[in-house]
Amino acid sequence: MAAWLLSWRAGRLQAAVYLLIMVVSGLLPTATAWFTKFIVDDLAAGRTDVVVRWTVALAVVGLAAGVLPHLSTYLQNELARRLDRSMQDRLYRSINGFRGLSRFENPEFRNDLSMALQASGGAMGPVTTGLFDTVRNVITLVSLLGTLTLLSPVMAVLVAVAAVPALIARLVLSRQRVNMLAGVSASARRQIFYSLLITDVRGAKETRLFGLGDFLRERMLGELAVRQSGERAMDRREARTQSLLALLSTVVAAVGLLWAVRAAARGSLSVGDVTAFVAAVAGTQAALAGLVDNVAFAHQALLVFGYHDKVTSLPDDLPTGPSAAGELPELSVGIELRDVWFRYDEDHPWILRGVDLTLAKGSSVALVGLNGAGKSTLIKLLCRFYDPTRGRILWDGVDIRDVPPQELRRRMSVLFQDYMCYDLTVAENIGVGDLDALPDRGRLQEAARRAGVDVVVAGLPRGYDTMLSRIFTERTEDEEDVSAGVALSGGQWQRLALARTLLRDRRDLLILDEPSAGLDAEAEYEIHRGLREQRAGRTSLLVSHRLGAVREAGTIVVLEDGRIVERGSHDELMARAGTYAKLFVIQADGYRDPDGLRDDVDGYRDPDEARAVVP
Ligand SMILES: Nc1ncnc2c1ncn2[C@@H]1O[C@H](COP(=O)(O)OP(=O)(O)OP(=O)(O)O)[C@@H](O)[C@H]1O
Repeated sequence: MAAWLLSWRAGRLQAAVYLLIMVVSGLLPTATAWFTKFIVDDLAAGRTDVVVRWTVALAVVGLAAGVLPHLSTYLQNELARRLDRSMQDRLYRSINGFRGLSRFENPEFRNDLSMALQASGGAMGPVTTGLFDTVRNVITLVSLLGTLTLLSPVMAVLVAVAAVPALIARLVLSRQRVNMLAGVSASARRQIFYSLLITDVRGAKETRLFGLGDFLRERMLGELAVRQSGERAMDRREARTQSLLALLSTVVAAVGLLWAVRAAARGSLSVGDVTAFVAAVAGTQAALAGLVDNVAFAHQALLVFGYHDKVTSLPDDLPTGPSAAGELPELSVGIELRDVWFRYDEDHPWILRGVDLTLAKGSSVALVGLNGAGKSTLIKLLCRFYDPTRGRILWDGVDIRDVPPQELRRRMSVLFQDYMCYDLTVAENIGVGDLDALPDRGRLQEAARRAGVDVVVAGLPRGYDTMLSRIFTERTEDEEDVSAGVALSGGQWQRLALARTLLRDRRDLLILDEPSAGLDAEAEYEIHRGLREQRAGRTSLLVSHRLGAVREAGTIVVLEDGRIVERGSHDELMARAGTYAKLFVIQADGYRDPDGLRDDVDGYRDPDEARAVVP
């Protein structure tokens, strides 16, 4: 019903005209059978003057039979297009409405999603316009069955009953087909994954360097084979069943023909009656077969639509508490993680184990730790992409579970370690950080300047309008000049991502996860100096493996195996000679400068001061 309502709303006029055409088309075969009978009977009786009338009528029916299918095909396609648009809109709105990340990492959900994506407007045809087809088939069927009943009630019952096994078999087959499609959807997804690795420019480097082409192609073909073997088994089963059903209807038609010929020989049927009978049996069987087809295809489409419905009606993945505040007030005291425990799944290990951390308003906190310590995870919890498994995160004392996630995120600006590189223009790459600022070139330029990427942009062929993609063409005002865009270097992309983050100024919390990992030494120094200014007076959390960059933070927190093992200022932690001091010394050794040439540069002082306190 939901599918039909959706289709009706997508194109009311088209649907009404289509329905009318179907009704008229449904009457055509019966009209043909009767007009033919009248012509034959009148001819046999020598009433040639009346024959002309029936002939004209038959010609009109023929014309309608010729034109209406084209008109109905157009309307069918138009309805499918409109429905497709509204279904895609519904599906993508729902996906955008998932506010957390865990659903996107759930393979079961991904399988459902890939099935839901198959429920397009076109695929829904059997349910929507197919329903009208069914109306036409029913009309044809009723009128033909009426004709047949007049001539032979037994035959009418026989033809109708013979359709029942066909209907049951087709319904069973359509369910099996959808189950098969759902069963192979994981393979289909993997096939797309391997195919993208081969075709996408991002995978092309390693594919070529490591000679992965054949390896990936074989894996892709392996997944294709899994999918195809499911389809093949299904096709065979359908072919077997359909052949048996065809045999059944042939037997029924042959029995009927035999009866009609014998009745005509006995004189109980006229020649015209036999013609009408043969047309009625063939027509009834065709209409019944069409009806069974329609019902089976509609059933199959409805089963697929079930996935669309399932995905679009999923409950909120991050329910907000009953005391939900509509708006989150500006941060006035601070953010507190209170005994926060977290694991990505019940059967996954604990990633955070009782973290207590306060980010006081206006403070700058740096988070350091080895790979996998849980730093990025902690950031994801602060953004409420996941809820803590145990413990609470409080924003001025309010549990962030009681705040709509979009409100919380509106109050922060975050640079992720795995930031996005969009195949969009420079302006758009920065502007997506705050869509309100997208039309404001001045704000984009200011953000670019603060991220130190303004000089790079100035050197690009079309400045802020340069397309940062080599896979899409760039269109200029004069449509003739179509050229591929520009590719940036890793560090340039990183600065652009930083500009995107800095565009969200005036936010309460600034989080930077490895903001300088891809930068050259000079850029890193400049960026950190700039960021220190940005962070001044703002609540900020900085994650970095470059310990020279975090030493200015008010508090440095060391995370190890999901626990905070040290916290304090740089000097305090160096004096403590623990994990931080050890890491600092190891790193500082790499910067060791025997000539003392860089003593004046922040963060790069001779490491001996550190070494002195580390055992
Ligand atoms: N989406 C996820 N699902 C399951 N496990 C995850 C997920 N993301 C991270 N992990 C696991 O959580 C642990 C901590 O990862 P996290 O990214 O938080 O570490 P990190 O301290 O930021 O590391 P790095 O310094 O390498 O960036 C890792 O063991 C990782 O395997």
